[in-house]
Amino acid sequence: MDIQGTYKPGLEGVIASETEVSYLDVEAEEIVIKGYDLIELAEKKGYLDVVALLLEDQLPSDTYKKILEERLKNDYGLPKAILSILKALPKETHPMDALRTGMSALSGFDPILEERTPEGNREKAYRLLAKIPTIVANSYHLLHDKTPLAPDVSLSFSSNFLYMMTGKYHGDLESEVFDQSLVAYSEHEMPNSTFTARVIASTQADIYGALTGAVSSLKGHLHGGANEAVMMMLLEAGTLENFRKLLYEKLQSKERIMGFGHRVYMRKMDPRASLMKRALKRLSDERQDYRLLDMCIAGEEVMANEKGLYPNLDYYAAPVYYLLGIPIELYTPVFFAARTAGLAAHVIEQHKNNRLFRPRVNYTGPRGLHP
Ligand SMILES: CC(=O)SCCNC(=O)CCNC(=O)[C@H](O)C(C)(C)COP(=O)(O)OP(=O)(O)OC[C@H]1O[C@@H](n2cnc3c(N)ncnc32)[C@H](O)[C@@H]1OP(=O)(O)O
Ligand SMILES: O=C([O-])CC(=O)C(=O)O
Repeated sequence: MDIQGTYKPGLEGVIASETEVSYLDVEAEEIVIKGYDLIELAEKKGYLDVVALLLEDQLPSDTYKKILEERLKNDYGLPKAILSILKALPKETHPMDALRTGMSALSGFDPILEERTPEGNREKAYRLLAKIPTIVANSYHLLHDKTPLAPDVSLSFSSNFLYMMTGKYHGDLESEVFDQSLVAYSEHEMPNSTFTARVIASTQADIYGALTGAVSSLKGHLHGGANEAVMMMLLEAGTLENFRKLLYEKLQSKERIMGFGHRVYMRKMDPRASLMKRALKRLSDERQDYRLLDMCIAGEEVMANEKGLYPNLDYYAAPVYYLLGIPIELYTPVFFAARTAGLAAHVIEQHKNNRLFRPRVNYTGPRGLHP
């Protein structure tokens, strides 16, 4: 085989898997999740509906959704040892690294760690879905010398997550918008983190290992880390005029602007960014404060005119999370918490129909040397 001819830097356009989980149909502007459009799901259904769809292949009835929520609530708690590990981390640790450490350590507590059947993986996925928000919120509190917060089981799954991160109770609009953001982040075909998880799972490694690798991948600024970087940029600018100026300066010095561009959407707007833009408008209307929205729209115009680049989800999720009062360092961990459902669906699928990932290389080094 002429393997030289098949090399695509960054595997651009390469089909890495067959999957029934999701597909980005850029032409039709549709993010297909098990047959449904993600944006329609976000507008008409909630995060737990999408979790059930991803893990059990169908949208749940209201009764089943309640059962599922109770199941997650029963699993919110963390072993004491996990809290001690999080507490022992240096205060400079980023919450994404704390999440990676906490999740990895959690594997030792799972009674069916080595089960790779779809049922076993699903059970572990539900445990992870329940515990990851607790790790995310409480690693932040512990890293800031604050007491961990106990989950409030009277709240819905996503309202409790928001409460645990912020220590505050939120109104209906805030809870709804946060839940919608979790749907937006829940699954997205074959990004770097999902590819990482599937590659790890293909060695028959367990779901904790696969997802721990995915956390590491998601932290990078070219991927999930961009939402945090977007907010830092907006805060650094502070005003609409300064933001425009900052963007021109960055473009002048050939810097990448976080929150813009996408390997698959390329020069089109990410449909999830439009969803979060609408959510930002609703939050701005409620507060009668349009500063962030106006800055973002101005930034969008600069980038369209100067580079022909459009926002991805991270660009509009960042200001939404800011208005919800979520600490900036938690934006990427929240992305991961939401993506746990999609990642788990991919690991289940990989284990069910496995072939080890083992590609080849174009060797460009020397030959024939002798020591
Ligand atoms: C939810 C998510 O994880 S979405 C991704 C979040 N990440 C970001 O927002 C980070 C900023 N964006 C980027 O760095 C890129 O758009 C990526 C990494 C997401 C995708 O990039 P790729 O498909 O690898 O495209 P590539 O890096 O080849 O860029 C193509 C061209 O567009 C330019 N470009 C792409 N994105 C940007 C950007 N955000 N700012 C400035 N220029 C950009 C590149 O410089 C390059 O220009 P050139 O051809 O003149 O050299
Ligand atoms: O699809 C990608 O490459 C990145 C992304 O938008 C996501 O993971 O949500």
